[in-house]
Amino acid sequence: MVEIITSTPTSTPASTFKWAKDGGSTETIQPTYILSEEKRPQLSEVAPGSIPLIDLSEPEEIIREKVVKASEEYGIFYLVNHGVDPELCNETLKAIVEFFQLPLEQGRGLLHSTDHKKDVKIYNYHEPDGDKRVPGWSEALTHLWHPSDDSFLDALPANIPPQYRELIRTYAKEVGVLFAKLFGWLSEGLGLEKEALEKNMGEKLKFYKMQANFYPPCPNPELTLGLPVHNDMAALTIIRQTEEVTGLNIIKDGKWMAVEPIPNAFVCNIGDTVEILSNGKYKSVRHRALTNKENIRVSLASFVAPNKETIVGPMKEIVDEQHPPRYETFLYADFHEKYVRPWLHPGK
Ligand SMILES: O=C(O)CCC(=O)C(=O)O
Ligand SMILES: [Fe+2]
Repeated sequence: MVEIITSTPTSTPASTFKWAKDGGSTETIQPTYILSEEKRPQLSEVAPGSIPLIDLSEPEEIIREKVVKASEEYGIFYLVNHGVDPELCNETLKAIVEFFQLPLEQGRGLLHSTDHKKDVKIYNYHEPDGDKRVPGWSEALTHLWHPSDDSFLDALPANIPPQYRELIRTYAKEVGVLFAKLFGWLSEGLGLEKEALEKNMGEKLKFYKMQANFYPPCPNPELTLGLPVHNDMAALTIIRQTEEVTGLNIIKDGKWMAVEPIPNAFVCNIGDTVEILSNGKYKSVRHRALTNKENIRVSLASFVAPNKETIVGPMKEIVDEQHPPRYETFLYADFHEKYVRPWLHPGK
C-alpha cells in the first residue's frame, strides 16, 4: 500500500522537484504524480522481447538491409560496434547525474520552464489524464547540439558540470557521424541517393536537440510514468541509456515491450518526420519510460529534426499514381504546433 502525501505541496515553482534534490530518498509519492488507474503502466503486462540489433562491423549491404527491415517492422533498433568510445558515453551520463543532483539553489531550479519551445530548459513532461495533466517522474534538460559547429556549447547552462561541456563536444561529433550513416542507409532503402532524406529536411540548417532525461528512483513505479507515452516528432533519435537499469518500453504488435539496455549500445528510433517523408515505409515507434524503485536512470536522447520553415510531406521522389501520398504536406512549424499526436496517431 502506497502512502500518499495529502498535504498541499509548497508553492515555490521548483517544489515538485524535491524528490530529485533528495536523491530519491522520498518514501512517498505526491498525489499530483499519481496516474488514474487506466493510465498506469500495468507492469505485469509488459511483454519480454527484443528489438533488432544492428552490428556496424558487418558489411555495409547487410547493415543497410537490417536497418531498413528494423525501421519497417519495429521503428527502433540497437546499434553495436559503432566505434564510439564507451568511456565517453559513460562519463557523459555520469555528468548528467551530477547535474541533476545539484541543489536546486545552485541554479537548476531557475532553468525549469513550462515553455516547451525554449531551446535550453529543464522541462517536466506530462501525461494527459482525463481533465488533468499528470507530471512524469523525471526531469529533462534540453539543449541544442550540432555535429560540427561547437557554438552550441555557449548556450549550455552555466552550472552544468564543466566536464559535460567537454564530453558533449566530442559526443556530438561522434553521434553526428552515426546520424549521417543512418540517414544514408534509410535513403538508400527508399531507392534514393544517400543524401535524399537529409535534403528533404531542408537545405538550410536542421534542428538538432538533445534531451537528458533524469529518472530518480520512485517509491511506486506502478503509479507513475517516467516519460509519458509518445512518438518522437523529430526525424531520428539516438539514445544512450544507463546500462544496468531498464526503463524504455515500446508498443510492438499492440503490446508494451521492454527495451533492455545492452552494454555499449545505442538505441535508435524512427520519429514521425521520417515516417511521413518515407510515406509510411518506416514506422515511428510509440514509446514511454518507466520508473523503478532502486536506481537512478538516465537517458540522453539526441534528435535531428527539420527546421520550422521546412515543408514536410511524403517525398516527391517516392510518390506517384501507384503510391499516392498517405500523409498531408505541411510546414514543420504547424506540425509542431497542431498536428503531432491526434492527427498522426488517432486514438492511440
Ligand atoms: O528514457 C528513455 O529511454 C526514452 C527517452 C525518450 O523517449 C525521449 O527523450 O524522447
Ligand atoms: Fe522519445
